[in-house]
Amino acid sequence: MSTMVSAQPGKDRQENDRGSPCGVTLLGSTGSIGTQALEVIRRNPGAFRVLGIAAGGNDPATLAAQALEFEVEAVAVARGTAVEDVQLALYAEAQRLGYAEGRFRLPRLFAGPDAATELVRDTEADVVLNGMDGSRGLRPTLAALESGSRLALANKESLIAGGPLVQRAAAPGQITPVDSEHSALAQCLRAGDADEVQRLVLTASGGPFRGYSEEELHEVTVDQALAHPTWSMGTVVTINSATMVNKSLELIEAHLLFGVDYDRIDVVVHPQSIVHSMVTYADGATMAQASPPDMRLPIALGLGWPRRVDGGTPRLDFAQASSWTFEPLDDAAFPAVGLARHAGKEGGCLPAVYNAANEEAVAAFVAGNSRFTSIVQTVERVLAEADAWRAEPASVDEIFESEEWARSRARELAGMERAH
Ligand SMILES: NC(=O)C1=CN([C@@H]2O[C@H](COP(=O)(O)OP(=O)(O)OC[C@H]3O[C@@H](n4cnc5c(N)ncnc54)[C@H](OP(=O)(O)O)[C@@H]3O)[C@@H](O)[C@H]2O)C=CC1
Ligand SMILES: CC(=O)[C@@H](O)[C@H](O)COP(=O)(O)O
Ligand SMILES: [Mn+2]
Repeated sequence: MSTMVSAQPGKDRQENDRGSPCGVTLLGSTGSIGTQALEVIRRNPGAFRVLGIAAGGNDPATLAAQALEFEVEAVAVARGTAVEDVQLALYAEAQRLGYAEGRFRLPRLFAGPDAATELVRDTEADVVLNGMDGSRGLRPTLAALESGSRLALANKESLIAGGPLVQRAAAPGQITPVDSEHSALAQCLRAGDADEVQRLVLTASGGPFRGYSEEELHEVTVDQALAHPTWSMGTVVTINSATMVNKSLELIEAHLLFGVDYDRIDVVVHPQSIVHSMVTYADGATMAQASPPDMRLPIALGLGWPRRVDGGTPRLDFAQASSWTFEPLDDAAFPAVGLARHAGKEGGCLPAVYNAANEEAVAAFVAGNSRFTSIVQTVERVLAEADAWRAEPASVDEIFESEEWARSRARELAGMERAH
């Protein structure tokens, strides 16, 4: 088992044991992961220093408030048109806080589609937490690895799309998973040696449609799909949980992070989302990581790795009666995981194609242009036509080419559905 994740940090700049605060650059700071990461940092004064923050540009006021509260050195916004709004918001926030003239120093500003990548290079943080959504996180992920920062990775799509390129760029131990299942696996893997690992077991909540038949799934609405039973998250990952595409991406993520064959990674439905994943060892022992469903735990561990940091997650209360249940996944109603197992085994750009087709199909569903069941059907159809993308990608550009093909094919399929 070869792994990019290990119990000890691997590069010099990750070994911030000097008592100085750990420098953090946070991508996606206004989102679900980003705001919870800032909560964790707020809760641990003196432990972390936020050097840079990045967002898409939907919420300039929040971005500006974060910049001033954490006195960041640099801010990045993806939408170039948002940069003026961010500047205005920074001045307005400074005024609101009563900053005297001259006390307020404007952070360095980066704008445009590569702003997050430029921010990563500029800030040279000890830890880059990638909490952006979508495979647009790939270049920032690679930039973090190339600049020698430790990468706390929530943005699973960048690993899935980048596959071997991300693996090659990462030194041993340079990536710490933040996704709850993979954080759990990393914790369980501390209990034994790599050659003693028999199986990884990924838990899935089952989403809002657990127990639905294929026919029932045909009629579900966007609001129903967004009502996740156990987690409060951003739109795309929430829809992905409902289709089981999230677990599909997590299957590929687990293979890439921990180097375990697909045939030795199981998915089991666990509706309570308390056991976050498990590792079975050669002697039959299964280690599980359990805690209430609260992302602040894996985020805090991602920031502090290999040390545990109190992120404010409540403890399990064994004085209360409760039950933890496990059931098999219904592969007929939720074929996404089987498709991902196939795409992952084939490799090449197929995982990138899978993810890109899904991102487009989710956008079409959320916009009201297609049915819920069309999401995975679209992924399946695009994959079936993707023979040209089976080879190992030689460059990031090649990955983005495969994605562009998949996105445009997925959009065509959504358009055809709309026309009917
Ligand atoms: N939320 C969760 O609990 C979990 C999330 N994850 C993963 O973490 C990632 C983030 O998820 P989540 O926080 O829920 O998503 P959200 O939609 O809540 O947040 C996404 C964030 O990314 C920002 N963003 C979008 N485009 C860019 C860009 N080009 N450059 C910089 N920032 C950008 C958004 O800013 P803006 O709104 O301005 O565009 C926003 O701040 C996803 O990969 C998800 O799968 C994994 C496990 C759990
Ligand atoms: C919190 C987290 O890590 C999400 O990725 C979560 O796994 C979503 O829940 P599902 O198990 O329903 O996909
Ligand atoms: Mn997860």
